[in-house]
Amino acid sequence: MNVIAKTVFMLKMTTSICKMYKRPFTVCIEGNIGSGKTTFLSHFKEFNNTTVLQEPVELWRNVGGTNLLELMYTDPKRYSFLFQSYVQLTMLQLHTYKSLMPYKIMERSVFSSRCFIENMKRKKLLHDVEVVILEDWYDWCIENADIETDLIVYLRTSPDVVYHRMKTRARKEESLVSLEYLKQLHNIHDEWLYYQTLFTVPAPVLVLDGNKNLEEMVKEFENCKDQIYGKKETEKN
Ligand SMILES: Nc1ncnc2c1ncn2[C@@H]1O[C@H](COP(=O)(O)OP(=O)(O)O)[C@@H](O)[C@H]1O
Ligand SMILES: Nc1nc2c(ncn2[C@H]2C[C@H](O)[C@@H](COP(=O)(O)O)O2)c(=O)[nH]1
Repeated sequence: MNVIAKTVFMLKMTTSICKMYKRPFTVCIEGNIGSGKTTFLSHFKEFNNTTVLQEPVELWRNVGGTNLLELMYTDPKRYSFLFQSYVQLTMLQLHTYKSLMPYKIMERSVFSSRCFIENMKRKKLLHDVEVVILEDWYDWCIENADIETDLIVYLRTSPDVVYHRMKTRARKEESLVSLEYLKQLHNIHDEWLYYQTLFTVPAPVLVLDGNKNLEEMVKEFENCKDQIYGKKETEKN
């Protein structure tokens, strides 16, 4: 078989494989810092038909040896744009991760990084041109990238509760994070997902009370699980 024939054959094979690939039912777990997303996400790991993609915080803490998360918090005016650019890339990589599982659960999304951009705008941490670039990136992703989402689970947790949890977790980079900052992020998440008055809401939103204790959140997960999987699909590892 000559080169051209081989190429045509390979293209046909690739096309038919792509046609067979059915995008997983995709869920994004959203909420403020410390709202309980990672903890909630961990419940999904027991299912062998689900890809669970945690927020790539460790990537942000080590970008070729640089802790970009720490730089962003210590000098937000200088590093917010740089950090946000990398967040956008790493979240896009998770959205476009090709999983053959029927379900994909993501922690946060390209959509929620827009909440942080909004806060940076309001706090004047970005030059006008930086806002244009970040919003152009966001708009391009919405229009062109394969980031379809089928459900958003919003862990709606009070600022004072997330502040206490964040302090208890004691991530070193977050030692400078104030209650005021968390209140600002809470309000923007509410505008986006609760009141839906801010920007694109890409899927139906399931609002859960993230203030509940760990035991009560297990019950919340059980209810949420049945809405995502239906009763039959919850095979455990
Ligand atoms: N429902 C809850 N009740 C009490 N503590 C919680 C609850 N959910 C999470 N935590 C704790 O709060 C901290 C932040 O939780 P985490 O799941 O990491 O939140 P996020 O991923 O939204 O930042 C962790 O120390 C975690 O153990
Ligand atoms: N400036 C931004 N910070 C972000 C963004 N996404 C996450 N983060 C920060 C918030 C936390 O300090 C840490 C991890 O988030 P958790 O909610 O899991 O604690 O990363 C963003 O888009 N911009």
